[in-house]
Amino acid sequence: MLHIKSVTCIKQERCLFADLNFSLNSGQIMQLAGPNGAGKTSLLRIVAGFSVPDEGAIFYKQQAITKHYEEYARDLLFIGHKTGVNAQLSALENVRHWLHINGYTNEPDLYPMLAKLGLVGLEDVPVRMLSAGQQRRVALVRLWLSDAKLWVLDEPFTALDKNGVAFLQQRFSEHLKSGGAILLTTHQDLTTQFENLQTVTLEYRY
Ligand SMILES: Nc1ncnc2c1ncn2[C@@H]1O[C@H](COP(=O)(O)OP(=O)(O)OP(=O)(O)O)[C@@H](O)[C@H]1O
Repeated sequence: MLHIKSVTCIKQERCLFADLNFSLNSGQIMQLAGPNGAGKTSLLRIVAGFSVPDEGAIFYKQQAITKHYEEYARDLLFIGHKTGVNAQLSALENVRHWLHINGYTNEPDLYPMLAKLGLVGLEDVPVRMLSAGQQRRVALVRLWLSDAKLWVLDEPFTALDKNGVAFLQQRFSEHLKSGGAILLTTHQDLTTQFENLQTVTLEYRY
């Protein structure tokens, strides 16, 4: 599904990683590990096509993502370290906006969905008035709405409580079972035993 081929990234004259190669197939989850500053977010941004590697390329379904980016973007769901949630809008407004800009015309029943994520009674409150974990939950609603095959997630567990972490990993399992793939960074170990878990560790390079 996804191939990272000979990818090199240099930031502020420091080579974060060089000639990196790995693949991610349907049904697989890959955890990017490594210390602060090793280059995990930089790699995720390259994989998502938001920045260009100094060398090498990303291939999706055997094609360079730069050549077929629109097609790739339809299959990709990226949730960054910064959640991409508009703090002035409510959870409901955020979700509706996201559905709209992604071309989803049928709006599912959003109240039960937000309830599943522990946001009962908070649907109409501006997100800035929610706790950090609740704000993260609003960002993660996209994982229940999107039909993207490839999820690229930067620290998705940040600020979540234990139940939130378990619930999210349950969603990961469903996604993998339905043929999706996940590339994520996390500083904490996954608590669910995923059959198809791989790890790539980036060392801090000086
Ligand atoms: N836009 C940028 N311009 C210049 N340097 C950057 C930029 N973004 C990141 N860097 C540098 O690249 C290095 C790697 O950063 P990156 O965010 O990829 O690390 P990380 O492994 O995700 O770290 P963390 O675990 O702290 O999130 C850092 O030294 C950082 O200063």
